[in-house]
Amino acid sequence: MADGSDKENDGMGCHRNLTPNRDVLAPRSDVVCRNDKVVFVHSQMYVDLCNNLAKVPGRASAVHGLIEAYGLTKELRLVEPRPATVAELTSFHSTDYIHHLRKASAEEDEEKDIDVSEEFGLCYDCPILPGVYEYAAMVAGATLTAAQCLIDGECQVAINWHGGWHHAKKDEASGFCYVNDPVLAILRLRERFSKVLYIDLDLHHGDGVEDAFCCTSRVMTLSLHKFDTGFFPGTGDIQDTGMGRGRYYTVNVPLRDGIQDSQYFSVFNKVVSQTESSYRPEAVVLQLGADGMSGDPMGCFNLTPQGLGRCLELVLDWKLPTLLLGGGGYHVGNTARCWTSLTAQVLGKSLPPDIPEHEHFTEYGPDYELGISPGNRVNHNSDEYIEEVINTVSENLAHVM
Ligand SMILES: O=C(CCc1ccccc1NC(=O)c1cccc(C(F)(F)F)c1)NO
Ligand SMILES: [Zn+2]
Repeated sequence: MADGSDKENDGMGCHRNLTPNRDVLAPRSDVVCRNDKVVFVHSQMYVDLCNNLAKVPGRASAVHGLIEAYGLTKELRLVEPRPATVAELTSFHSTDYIHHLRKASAEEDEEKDIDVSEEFGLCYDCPILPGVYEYAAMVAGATLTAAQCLIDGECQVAINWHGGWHHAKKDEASGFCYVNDPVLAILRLRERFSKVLYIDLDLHHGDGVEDAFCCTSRVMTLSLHKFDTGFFPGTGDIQDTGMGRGRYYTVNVPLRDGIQDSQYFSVFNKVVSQTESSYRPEAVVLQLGADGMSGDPMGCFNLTPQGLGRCLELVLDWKLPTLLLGGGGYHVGNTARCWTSLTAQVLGKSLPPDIPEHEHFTEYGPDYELGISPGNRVNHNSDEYIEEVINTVSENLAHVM
């Protein structure tokens, strides 16, 4: 964690802040948004790369295909991504890890040095497929491109649905995440904004982002996720609130299987509203992994795009520079339904309920409808449990100013 620098940095180590607090005078957010267009990072090459190498092959083109089929791409400002440089990747990741990832990604199977790879988490869940370095660098570059548009005041909202790889650690791949693009974006945003709020709504705990910023109050991380014995990654318990200067600036909301939109939004609304009013962030990064949707093969939460949409609405109402990222989502059609609905919501557009005829139309059978209905599954989150979680988190947040 320590990088030896002597100024307060972004949680790479709990170092005393020797430089004058440059942020005291900085206004809340003096970035005036010159263009109200929503930036959408896209190129065919980027979709092709994500299609082949992401953990769910074919998902990238299904997502883009549905957004395009509903005519939303012409309302968006499409910005081409460029690959992140080694210097950008090593603003968080270790040089050894990035160099190994690049070398291993270029090697044929027989050349691979397995035990070195295992040291970097490059095995099992995170196999080194040929070209994985180019894929990871492009996803990171796309997220950094989106963040830069927010910094330059080109837009108020920027979207990269193929990013959001929240498990990757400084020197270790994890949970099929090779490079932690949310962390890279937050570090970039921190060059312009003194306080950044990260909100993670993926089914899984956003452990890689939490770890990166657990020791700083300049970045607040808030994750709602499934927390249960033996469920990956196993971190994110309610009493994990950060360390040192970062104490109380890590918020974890542990939930159980079967939660539906109403309870989910109720806990989100109470916790995130208190977070915003006590922390007063100047920019927001929102990870919207869709593996909590009803019908996802993960089969844990029982949410719908409407539920996530209400959470998104609350954040957009703050009118802050906001970066939207994807993440998990293993039912291709439902993930496309979710992120298309959320894209339309950012644009203030309502969509017709029937999936338009397009290349991936068959993914949407048998109803061919945009909506996802909750399943009738057991909900293991009693109202008392939810109440208790909200009260505990609220007590912790009382320490934030
Ligand atoms: O979604 C994740 C990562 C889930 C994960 C963690 C650790 C090891 C492997 C994975 N990925 C999966 O479990 C996975 C990947 C692709 C498809 C599926 C499916 F079975 F749900 F479809 C599941 N983080 O937000
Ligand atoms: Zn996930």
